[in-house]
Parts: sequence; C-alpha cells; structure tokens
Amino acid sequence: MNEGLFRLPRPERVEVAPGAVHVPGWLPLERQQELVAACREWARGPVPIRRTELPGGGVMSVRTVCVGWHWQPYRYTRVADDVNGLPVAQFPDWLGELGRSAVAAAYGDDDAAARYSPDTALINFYDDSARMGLHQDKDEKSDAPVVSLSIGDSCVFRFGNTENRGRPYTDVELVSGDLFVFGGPSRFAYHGVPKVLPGTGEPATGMARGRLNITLRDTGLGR
Ligand SMILES: O=C(O)CCC(=O)C(=O)O
Ligand SMILES: [Fe+2]
Repeated sequence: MNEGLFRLPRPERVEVAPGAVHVPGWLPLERQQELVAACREWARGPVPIRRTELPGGGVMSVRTVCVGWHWQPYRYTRVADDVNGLPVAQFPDWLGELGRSAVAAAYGDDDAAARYSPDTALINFYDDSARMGLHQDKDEKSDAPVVSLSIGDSCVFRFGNTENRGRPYTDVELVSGDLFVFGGPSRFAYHGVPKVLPGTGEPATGMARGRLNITLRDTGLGR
C-alpha cells in the first residue's frame, strides 16, 4: 500500500445484513504473515492446492486446498478422492481459537464465540483473473457462522440475499486483514467474488500478488 496517500479511516464494524458483519483491518500484519505461511504449507500437501473440477465439466478459476474436511462439489470427505486419495491435513486448535476470536469481534457475543467450533477451513487462492460466482455455502450440516479472512489483493465481495442471486445485494471491498462473518439470518445468503483488484495487496504479508481467502466452517460432521 502507498503510505504517501492519505487514507480515510475505515469503520470498526459494519453490519451488511442481519448476521453478516464486516470488520475491516481485523488481522494484524503478523497474523496475516503467519496465516500466509501456514497456507503455503497446506498448499503443498498432503493434498496439493488445485482447481476444483465441477460435475458439469467446468473448472473453478480459484485454487483451493482444505484442512480438517475436504470439500468437493457438493460434499465433505476426510479423504480427497477427487485429487490424490489422501486424507487432508488436520484442523489445528489455533485455527479454532482464531475463529472464536473472529465471532467475538463480529458479534460482540462471548457465548456465541465460545460455542463456535469450526472443523474445516477452505483456503482459496485468487490470481488476477480468478472469480467466484454467487453461491450459497450449504454443504455444511450446521448453521454455525462462516468466518472469512482475506489477505493480499483486495476484492469486490458481493453479499446478497438468501432467496436468489439477484438484488438486493451489497458490494463490499475486502482488503487484506479484513474479517467477514455471516451467520444467523444471513448464514445461507448468496455471495461471491466478482473481481479481484490486482496489485492492491501489501507484499509484507508474504503475498507478493494474488488474494488469499480462508473460510472457517462447522461441517456438522464432527472433528
Ligand atoms: O473468497 C471469498 O471471499 C469467498 C469464498 C467463498 O465464498 C467460499 O469459499 O465459499
Ligand atoms: Fe462461499
């Protein structure tokens, strides 16, 4: 980021829809660096990062690696039978702790935070042209919130309604370090990433280019 430019202060917390909260700049730089390093390790294996193939024959433009449970369209498995047949890396306790802090920051509700026990992380890497169409996260058998962390290039994140891909929706710019939590009445809202804004990231995070997004979820299938 260009330190010479005057930067407008960003709000501490914005409720985009009921249960959907954006917390700008939530992750300190060191935490972003640690997450980038951890994701690099997971991207190597045991199940390497890859573009997910869709049942219709298409391939997603983002590259994805999972921890705890492996997501493939449209279910979670322990073993990545659509990649190399190996079990995914274990979901570490520190990631669950981070998820609880995120829920506390977004909702200001210590009980909801204490109850939050994510068991999977989907790690998406976006290059300059990657996008994600509007979809619902609905393969989880739990209505616990989704915690989303963004690092690297900024993007336009479209957060819609629970009925369809159309309006009403809100376009939010997610910047490196931002937290977005969607739960409660917004848990099954359509959302997606229409575009990444190349070159907007801070290389000190460890992301020289591209965008990293980590979503923590509770599959409802158990740890
Ligand atoms: O990259 C993002 O911000 C959203 C990712 C997402 O919606 C997903 O992985 O299901
Ligand atoms: Fe999603």
